[in-house]
Amino acid sequence: MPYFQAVIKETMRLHPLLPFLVPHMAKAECRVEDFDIPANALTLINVWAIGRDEKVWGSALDFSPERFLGSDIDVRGRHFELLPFGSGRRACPGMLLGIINVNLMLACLRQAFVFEPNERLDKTEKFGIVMALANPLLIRASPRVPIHLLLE
Ligand code: HEM
Repeated sequence: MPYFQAVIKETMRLHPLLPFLVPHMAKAECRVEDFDIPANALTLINVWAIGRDEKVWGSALDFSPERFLGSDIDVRGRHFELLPFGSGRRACPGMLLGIINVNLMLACLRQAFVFEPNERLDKTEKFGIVMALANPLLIRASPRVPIHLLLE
C-alpha cells in the first residue's frame, strides 16, 4: 500500500506529534553545521519547521503524498528531513508500536467508513509539547458497507 504509507508520512511531515521533539541537553560543547552548542545547553529540534522547509521539500505547505512515492525517505530517524519519532539513542522507543497502530487504525477506519468534512476543514494547530488541533475536527463518517456487517 505505497500510497497509504505516503499519506501517513506526509501527515507526519506537516503535523508532527511532538513539534520540538523532547528537550535534549548537550553533554559537551559541539558544533552542528553552523551552530556552536555549548555544554549543558538545552536544545530543541524544530521538526515542525524542518517539515515545512521550502529548500528541502518544495511546495512544502501542500499536502502531497505523491512526493514520497518512489522515495526511500522513511520516518525511522535515518533521514533528518523527516523526524516524527526523533533520531539516535533518544529516539522514540515506541516507534514500531506507534507505526503499527497508526497504520492499523487508519486502515480499519478507511475500510469501514467514507469520511467527509462537515464544513470547511479547520486544520489550525495548537502548539504545545504535543501538537493538537485548536478546534475539534468536524467530519461525517458514513459506513461503506451495511452497518450490521461492521458490528458482526
Ligand atoms: C505515532 C506514535 C508516536 C509518535 C509520533 C511518537 C513520537 C515521539 C517523539 C518525537 C519522541 C522524542 C524523541 C526525541 O526527542 O528525539 C518520543 C519519545 C518517547 N516515546 Fe514516543 N511516539 C509515539 C508512540 C509511542 C509509544 C506507542 C510509546 C510507548 C509504548 C512511546 C514512548 C516514548 C518514550 C518512552 C519516549 C522517551 C524516550 C527517551 O527520552 O529516551 N512513544 N516519542
